[in-house]
Amino acid sequence: MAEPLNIALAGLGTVGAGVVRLIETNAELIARRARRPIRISAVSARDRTKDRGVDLSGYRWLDDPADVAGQSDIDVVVEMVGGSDGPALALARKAIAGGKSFVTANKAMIAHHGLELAAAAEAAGVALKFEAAVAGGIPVIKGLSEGAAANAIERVYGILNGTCNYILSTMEDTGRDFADVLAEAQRLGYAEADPTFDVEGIDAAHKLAILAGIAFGTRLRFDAVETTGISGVMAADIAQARALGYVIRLIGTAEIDRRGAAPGLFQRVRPHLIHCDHPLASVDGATNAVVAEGNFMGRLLFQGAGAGEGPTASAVVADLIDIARGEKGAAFSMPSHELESLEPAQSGHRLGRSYLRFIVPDRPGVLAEITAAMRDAGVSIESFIQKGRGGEEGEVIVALVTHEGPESGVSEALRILQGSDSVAKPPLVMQIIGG
Ligand SMILES: NC(=O)C1=CN([C@@H]2O[C@H](COP(=O)(O)OP(=O)(O)OC[C@H]3O[C@@H](n4cnc5c(N)ncnc54)[C@H](O)[C@@H]3O)[C@@H](O)[C@H]2O)C=CC1
Ligand SMILES: N[C@@H](CC=O)C(=O)O
Ligand code: NA
Repeated sequence: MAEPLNIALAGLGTVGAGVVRLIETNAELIARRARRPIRISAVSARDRTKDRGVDLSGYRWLDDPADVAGQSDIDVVVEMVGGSDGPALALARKAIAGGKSFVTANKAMIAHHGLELAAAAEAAGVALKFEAAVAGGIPVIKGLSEGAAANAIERVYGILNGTCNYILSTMEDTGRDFADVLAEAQRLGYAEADPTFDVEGIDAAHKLAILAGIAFGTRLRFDAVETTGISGVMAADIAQARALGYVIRLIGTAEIDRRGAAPGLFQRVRPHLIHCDHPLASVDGATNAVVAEGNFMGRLLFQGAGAGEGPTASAVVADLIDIARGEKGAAFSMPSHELESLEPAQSGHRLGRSYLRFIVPDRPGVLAEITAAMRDAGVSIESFIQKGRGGEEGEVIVALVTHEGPESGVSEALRILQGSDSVAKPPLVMQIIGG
């Protein structure tokens, strides 16, 4: 058998410990498929003494992750520390500049610095791979950049954050409290070190920006992802959605918008109402699902575990197997300087139905003011679906569904209502898929 591929691991948390466990458990199978063994030579994390359920005594220990890049016998550095900048970025730059291939699960870093790192990897002639960074264990990067490579893809969307999906589907199934379910997602290893990244939609936005770059061959624009998380979703919204035949899911959508003079890049992460008959409605727990539409392949649906130790480690090791086989590939499917630069597209002309939920003072005239704002903005109301107590003392929850129309109408109605004392808190707006 050929010489081993020597790797060094930085970060031994959920993902890092999973990679050690997977490489040890499936060593023989991996060596056969990679046509050479994959050997862990060095490891680094913050705490050497922590029990991770794996025996690290046979591996060289480095206190500082930056030292991982300086080891002359290492072929590939695997970064599982996290964070868009800081030690992860320093390690990436140093490893690539030093001629080492680089594998990471870090979507925050790739969303912010992926183009720089891809250009550096191309210049150094090394591989930069990050399958684990988007939709965890689902081979969606490989699927789009290889399996779907012959297609023009102009739309990708789906469920990209396991923690949010776990929270929403568990609240829906059990009626449990948001904070309690989030704590459980953290215990299960799904959440980011700072779970604000999950619940505010930032993690899904990182993944969407990467996915769009790969699917469309465009330069990453994380800064242009319109992002709303699930912290504003109340148990009453979940119950109301269910009564209407929908579930709530955090959806990321990226599209090439060709309605303007020049094509634009539309990217948005937002909670949506998904009709129960739609395939995304049955995606529960930490499962992710990505839909890609290509001009020859039609619609592809990728579905599987989006977070957690085993699935994420599986994606990391798949990248290592590619490198062991000598398959470098381009990080974003094509050389980074050839990626097209698109300006962000506006959402106003997008057509659809929306769900709007307001928390309003319990007094006469409030509903009339809301419906007047809708009328003045040209928004047609399909149904007022709720008027019940459920907010704080003296407040009621009012929700409505619009007929299909341009999103600019809904934005205009909300602008009219802004600052009105008829609306006690910022309203929740969700687009409706299916039904
Ligand atoms: N947990 C999951 O399901 C998934 C995580 N990811 C990504 O994988 C990466 C790692 O995530 P987890 O394993 O969940 O995180 P974690 O918090 O469980 O582990 C992080 C590891 O990095 C080490 N570390 C953190 N800061 C350090 C520093 N300044 N110096 C030295 N070591 C440091 C910690 O000691 C720990 O060993 C992140 O980029 C995350 O976004 C990607 C897909 C799924
Ligand atoms: N925190 C992330 C982990 C995987 O990317 C998530 O919940 O999806
Ligand atoms: Na993946």
